[in-house]
Amino acid sequence: MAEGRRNSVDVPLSKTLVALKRVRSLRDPDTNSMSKFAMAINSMNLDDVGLKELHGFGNESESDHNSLKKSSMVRIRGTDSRKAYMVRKPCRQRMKKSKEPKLVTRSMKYLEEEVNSCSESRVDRTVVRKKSGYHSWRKPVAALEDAIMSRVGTPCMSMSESRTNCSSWTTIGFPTDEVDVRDSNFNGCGISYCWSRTPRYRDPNLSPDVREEHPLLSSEGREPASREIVPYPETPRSLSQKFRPRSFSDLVGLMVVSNSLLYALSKGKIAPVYLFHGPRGTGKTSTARIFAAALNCLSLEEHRPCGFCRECVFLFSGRSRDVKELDAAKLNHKDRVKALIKSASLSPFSSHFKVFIIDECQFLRGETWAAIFNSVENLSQHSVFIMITTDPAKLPSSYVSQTQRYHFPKIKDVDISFRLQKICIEEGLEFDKDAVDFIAAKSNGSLRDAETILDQLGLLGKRITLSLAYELVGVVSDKELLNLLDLALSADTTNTVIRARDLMSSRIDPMQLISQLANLIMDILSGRRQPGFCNVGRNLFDTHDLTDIGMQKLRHALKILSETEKQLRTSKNQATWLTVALLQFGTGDDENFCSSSPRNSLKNSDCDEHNRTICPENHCDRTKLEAIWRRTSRKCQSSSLKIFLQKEGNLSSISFNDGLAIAEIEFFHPDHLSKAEKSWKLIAHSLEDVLGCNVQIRLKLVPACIKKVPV
Ligand SMILES: Nc1ncnc2c1ncn2[C@@H]1O[C@H](COP(=O)(O)OP(=O)(O)OP(=O)(O)O)[C@@H](O)[C@H]1O
Ligand SMILES: [Zn+2]
Repeated sequence: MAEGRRNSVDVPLSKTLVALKRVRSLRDPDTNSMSKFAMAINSMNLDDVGLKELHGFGNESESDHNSLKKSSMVRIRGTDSRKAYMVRKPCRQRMKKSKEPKLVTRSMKYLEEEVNSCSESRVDRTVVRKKSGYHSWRKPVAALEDAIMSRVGTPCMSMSESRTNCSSWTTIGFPTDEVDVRDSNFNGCGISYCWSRTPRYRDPNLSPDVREEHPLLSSEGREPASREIVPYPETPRSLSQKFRPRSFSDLVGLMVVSNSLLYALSKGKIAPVYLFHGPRGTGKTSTARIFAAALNCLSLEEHRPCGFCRECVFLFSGRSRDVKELDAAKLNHKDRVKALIKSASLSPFSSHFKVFIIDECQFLRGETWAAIFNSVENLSQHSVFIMITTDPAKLPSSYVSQTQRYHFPKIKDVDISFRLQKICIEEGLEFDKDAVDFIAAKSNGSLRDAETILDQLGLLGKRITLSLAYELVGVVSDKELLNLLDLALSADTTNTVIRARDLMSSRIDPMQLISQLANLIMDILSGRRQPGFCNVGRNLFDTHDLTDIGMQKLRHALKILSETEKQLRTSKNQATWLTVALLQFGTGDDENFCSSSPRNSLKNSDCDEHNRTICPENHCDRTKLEAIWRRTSRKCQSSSLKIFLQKEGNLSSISFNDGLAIAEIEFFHPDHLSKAEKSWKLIAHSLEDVLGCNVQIRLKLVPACIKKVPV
C-alpha cells in the first residue's frame, strides 16, 4: 500500500499548516520551489581533495585524477527525462578483483570520518536534513552512501557510480560495469532532483534466459507491474520510514511471528506461499521485507538479515532484482500474471530466493490466485510469494488453506508507548509520558498510526504534552468532559447545548465524544476515578452525590449513550442526536433517582422503555423519536389529549438551534391537525418538559398512506 495513503491521521487544519510552513521554509521564498537546493547541488564541483580521499587515490598524480574525472563522465546527453546519462565506471580493475562480498569495517570507520568532516557540498545536504528533523539517524550503509554522495560533487552521479569510484566499496563487490542514471523519476533524497538509485546490472555470467527476463514482469514493452519502491529511503520523510524495522529484533510485539519465521529460516523449511494478515500498520510489509532479506542475506552469521551484505543493501535500498513488491491491482492482467509465473519459474538473478511480495492481495482476482497456485508445483524451488492483506475474509478460502498463514495482531498499547518513547529520545523530542501513552491508546494497535501522530506533534516544535496531543487527535480533555457531564446531569439545558455544540462544531467528532463520555462514566462507576481528580470533577462528585443518586444517574446516562451510539452510526445528524441524548441525562425519573431537583419531577417510565427498546440500527432514529413522543403524550394532563396524541400524532423530527428544539409533528387527517392546533400549547409544554429546553413545534398534515407503523 502506498505509504502516502497510509500516513494520514486526521488533524486540525491549523496544525497541518504549521507543519507545511516548516517544509516551506526549505523552499525558495520567491518561487516556492526546491530548485534552489537543486541548483546549489548542481553547481558543486568535484572536490579534488575529496575525490582523492574518497577513492583512496591519495598517491596518484593530479593528471591521473583529471583523467579519472573525465572518464567518469563519458557521455552525458542532456537532462531530458527520455534520455539517460551513461556513466562509465573508472576503476573497473578494482571491481573485478573483489567480487566476493565482505563486511566493510574499514569503510565504516572511514565513513564516520567522512561524515564528520563536512565539505561545503555536504553541509548543504546536512543542513537540509537537519531542518527536516531526521538528521540524527544514520544506519552505517546509508551513512556511507551519504558521505560518498556528498563528496561526489555532482547530483547526476548515481549512487552506484559513486560506489564504483570508492575503493572502500569495492569490497562489497557490485557486479556492475555500466550504470544507467536516470534524470527523472528519481527515487533519491527528494531535495536534489537527480540522485538516482536505479542502476542496471548486466551480469555477464547470467544466462540469456534470465537476462531476457529483465525488467521483471515486463511483457512486450508494457510497464512493469513491480512498484518502484524504495523501502528504506535515504532521506526518510516520516518517522515511520525512518524507524522502519530492518531486522527481526526491531519488530515490536511480533514475537510469535518472528520466532516462527526465524525457525523456518534456520531449518531451511521455506514454504512457497506465505500469507501475512492483520490490521493495518502492524508490521506485515516490514516483516515481509525482513524475511526476504533474511532469505537472501549472504552473511554467515546467525543474525540475519545482516543489513550490510550486497543482498541486504540491494533489498533495503529497493534495488534488489530478486525481491519485488507487486501491486495486486496491477497483477490482474493476463499478460502480467503470465510474466509473473514465468519469472517465478526461473532461478534468481543473484540471490538464493526470488521473493514476490504482493500487498493488498485481497484485490487479486480469482483467476490470478488460480494461476499462481496452479503453477506452484512448477515454480522454481527458490521462489517465494508473500501475500499481504488486512482483510483475509475476502480471500478465496481454498487457496488460503494452501498458504502458510501468519496473523499480525494489534500491537499492545504498552509496546507502542515504549517504542514511541524510544523514538522521542533518539529524535531529541521532549515529551510527557502520559502524552505518549495517550497516543499509543489512540492508535488502535497500529504502530504506524502512533508514529504518524508523534511525527506531527514533533513538527510543532514544542514539548509533547497531553493537551497538545488532545488537540491534535481531536479529543476533549478530561476537564472539558467532566464539565459537559456536570452540565448535562444538572439539566442545565442552555449551557449543555452551548457546550456540546461548541465541542462538536470544531473540536471533536460526535462518535468520539460519545466514546469518551462513556469511558469517563465507566471509570467513575468502576471507581477508577475518585472525587478530587480535578476541580470540575469534584464539582460533579459533590453535586451529584456519587455514592447514591449520582451513580444511578450515571448508569442512566451510560444507557442513553449506548443507545445513542447505535443510533448515531446510521444518522446523518449526529451532533443533534448526541445533544438530545445529553439533555436526557438530567431528565431521569425522580422515583428512580430519588432526586430533589425540580427538573427531575417526571414520572419517568421512559427510561425503562429505553431499556426495552432494542431495534435494528436503521430504525434507531425512529425509535428515539417514538420514545420522546410517548413521554410527551403521557405528560399531557388531559387523558383524552394523551390518547389522541399517541394514536394520531407522530413526532417526525427534532432539530436544535441555539438551545431551542424545533419539533415537527405529523398528523394524517385534517381534523386531527386542527384538533392538535387547538392544544399546541399543551403539546409544546409537555415536549419542553421531556427535552428540558425551549421547544418550537411545527404541526404538519401528511397523507395517511405514509403513516408509520410503530416499531
Ligand atoms: N511490529 C512493528 N514493529 C516495528 N515497527 C512497526 C511495526 N508495525 C508497524 N511499524 C511501523 O509502521 C511502519 C509501517 O509498517 P508496515 O508497513 O510494515 O505495516 P503493515 O502492517 O504492512 O501496514 P498495512 O497493512 O497498512 O500495509 C513501519 O515503517 C514501522 O515504522
Ligand atoms: Zn545480509
